[in-house]
Amino acid sequence: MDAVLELTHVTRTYRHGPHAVHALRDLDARLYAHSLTAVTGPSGSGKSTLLQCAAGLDRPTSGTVRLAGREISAMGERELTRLRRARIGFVFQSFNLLPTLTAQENVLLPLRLDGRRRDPVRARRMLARVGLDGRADARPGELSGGQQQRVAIARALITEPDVVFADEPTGALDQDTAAGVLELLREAVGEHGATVVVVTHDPAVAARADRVLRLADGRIAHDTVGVPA
Ligand SMILES: Nc1ncnc2c1ncn2[C@@H]1O[C@H](COP(=O)(O)OP(=O)(O)OP(=O)(O)O)[C@@H](O)[C@H]1O
Repeated sequence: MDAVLELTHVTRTYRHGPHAVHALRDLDARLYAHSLTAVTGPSGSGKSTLLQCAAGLDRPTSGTVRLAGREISAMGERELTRLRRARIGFVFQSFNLLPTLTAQENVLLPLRLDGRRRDPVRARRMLARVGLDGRADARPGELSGGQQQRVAIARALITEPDVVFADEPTGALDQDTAAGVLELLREAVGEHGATVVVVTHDPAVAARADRVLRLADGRIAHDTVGVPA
């Protein structure tokens, strides 16, 4: 099986004057479709940097990142933006919804940015799938944290992306709400065969992953194939 996401000898070094911070050190990873991978590890171990490089939001200092067979680490900004919009979904701890738009408008945003038809029926179907039928016209400020994260997941999945990156998606949620959010990400794996990558400190998320990459000091310290409960 071909990897959907392939990181080869990825190094990311930040320079602070004479000092260098090695956020990722010669890291190799291959991630496949139909899988949810949790990236864990202590603070400062490189989790966010890995996600940023894998998503083409940051560039490795050396090494290559391939997404769906294309080398994104060598792409120009424009091509990269287009690829991100078409093939990648993002979910963040802070939800990142636009406060002036309704839930439905937020969900339709990636289609709008990608120049695709904004189909309100499809948006409502996505919102229903995340348990928010009836709240399509609510603005983020009128929704709870868990509901906002559900909108963010509907927004991430509306383009049926190959890869979904989630950075601490349950970090701001209580345990039960977090479990529901994780279930939705698992459904993206089950229904679309997506490759889902979740950066998390939450052991409950890691326990529900197909695979756990534990980072330490910019390297993969453990690569564990899990059996989701
Ligand atoms: N933009 C930046 N400029 C300079 N150094 C950075 C930058 N981003 C990250 N670093 C450094 O790179 C290392 C890895 O950071 P990273 O944010 O990837 O870790 P993390 O595992 O996601 O941490 P946390 O769990 O606290 O979010 C850290 O030492 C951090 O200080």
